[in-house]
Amino acid sequence: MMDKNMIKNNKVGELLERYPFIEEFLKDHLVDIQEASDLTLGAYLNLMDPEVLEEKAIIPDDLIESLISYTNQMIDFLGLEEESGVHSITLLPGINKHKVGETFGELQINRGEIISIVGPTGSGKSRLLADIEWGANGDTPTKRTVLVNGEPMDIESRFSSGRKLVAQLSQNMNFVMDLSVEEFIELHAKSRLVENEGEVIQKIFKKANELAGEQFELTTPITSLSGGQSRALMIADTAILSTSPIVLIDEIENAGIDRKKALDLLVGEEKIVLMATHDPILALMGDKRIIISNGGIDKVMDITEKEKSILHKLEALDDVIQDMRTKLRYGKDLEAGFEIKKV
Ligand SMILES: Nc1ncnc2c1ncn2[C@@H]1O[C@H](COP(=O)(O)OP(=O)(O)OP(=O)(O)O)[C@@H](O)[C@H]1O
Repeated sequence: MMDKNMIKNNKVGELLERYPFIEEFLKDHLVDIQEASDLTLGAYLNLMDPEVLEEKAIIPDDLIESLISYTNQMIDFLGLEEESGVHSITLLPGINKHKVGETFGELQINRGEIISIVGPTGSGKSRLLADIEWGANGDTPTKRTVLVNGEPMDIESRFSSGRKLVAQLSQNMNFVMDLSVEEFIELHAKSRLVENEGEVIQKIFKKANELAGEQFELTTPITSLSGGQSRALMIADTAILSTSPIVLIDEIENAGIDRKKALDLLVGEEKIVLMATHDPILALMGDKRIIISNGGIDKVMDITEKEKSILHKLEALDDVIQDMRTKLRYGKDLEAGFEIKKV
């Protein structure tokens, strides 16, 4: 949301970058955007000749007030980034499948952090993601509570579909729509009312292809994308177009995409990322990991420096497997064996 501090601390150019729709408002109120762009709005209005201000009936404080109220109405109307104020989520303990209380105290996760969730099959990893998506308030089977910025999620955030706090990337990416990749991204960009639609489409398309093993075109029908390609498209789309600050990922290991680039892309956009995984490489790419057993959070572990150093070795091993996979796919034999890069 916009407020007086934001107007005081940002140049007009920066405000315009963040809220492109205020351009018309400023022009209508006789602000010369070129001239004002390197100044704060207050400074620009101060520099204006008082006679001109009077002649044009501009009262600086009133203008700033109406800009704030106009911007906030537009943010509401467009369903934009009211969640941008989310800087953390906090998990409070509940109970496991045997109704024994969890003992992790509380866990705060901040923007730009990646948390992996590990545990045996059926242990409750997806349940934890669902608790977060639902904004659990002691009312799910685990009885956990999820706080946003230290407060329980309000009813509106929990139940309104337009203002999603959480983007969910699930294992199941079956598309039923008969659209090309370009039409699909365009549809999403239109629904978010982005200004620079063409640029956004190109950016998502480019990023998705960087993540996907096999290239696809803007004209490719989304129904004929491979599992990995559709995953890559959804990740790029979520990172770039979704205003949801929290991204939940249920298993990306088998999708055949560049996992490191995918996580870098999401974290670069300052998301809170939680992912359920069985893959040690992904788990070590995070900042912390949550260990689930019998439906409860058993432990929360920091990723140690020593583990991070193992990550490089695991990546070297993974390169070998990926290379073998590519050879297999393209009908080559594997007789040459392999060498593991020294790290
Ligand atoms: N604390 C709990 N209390 C009661 N039921 C629970 C609890 N935690 C998980 N469950 C239930 O246990 C079942 C298995 O959990 P879940 O699907 O989350 O496992 P998972 O770790 O994601 O498994 P997989 O690795 O196979 O995807 C689900 O029906 C879930 O609702």
